[in-house]
Amino acid sequence: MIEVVCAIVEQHGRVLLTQRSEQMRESMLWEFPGGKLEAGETEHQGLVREIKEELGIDVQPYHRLDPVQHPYPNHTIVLIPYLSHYNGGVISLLEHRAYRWATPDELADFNWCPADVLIVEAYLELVKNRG
Ligand SMILES: Nc1nc2c([nH]c(=O)n2[C@H]2C[C@H](O)[C@@H](COP(=O)(O)OP(=O)(O)OP(=O)(O)O)O2)c(=O)[nH]1
Repeated sequence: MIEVVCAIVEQHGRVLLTQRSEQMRESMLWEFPGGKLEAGETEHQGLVREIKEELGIDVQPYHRLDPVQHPYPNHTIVLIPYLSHYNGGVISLLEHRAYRWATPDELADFNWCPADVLIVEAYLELVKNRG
């Protein structure tokens, strides 16, 4: 099972989404930025490292949401989402095709990686309950 961590980064009521590039698996689909955990690293360390590597920004994970398991044709992943603070840096698209800061209302309009659908739902529920 491949463990993938992803960050739900919020700023001014919007959330950061990234679109996978033509070269990546699950190409052109939208996701929360992140990537695979490496051996010996904690979820926090892996998430901070991945976001720095692919977007050049600093994030601080602060709240773990329920992981979602998803079987892709050649590999099964468990996707582990963290609400995360944006700690600075300017976004550079070092691996992705595009990024957006989307409002919760807009999230349903994106063509998501299938593993993210339940995570988007859980996030929307959380936003609703915040009032
Ligand atoms: N980062 C990320 N990956 C996701 C999400 N949803 C989802 O199904 N995935 C899948 C896509 C890939 O199959 C896998 C993550 O692989 P990746 O290619 O982004 O990770 P990585 O940068 O560590 O990969 P690699 O190039 O070193 O192989 O998880 C998501 O929200 N964020």
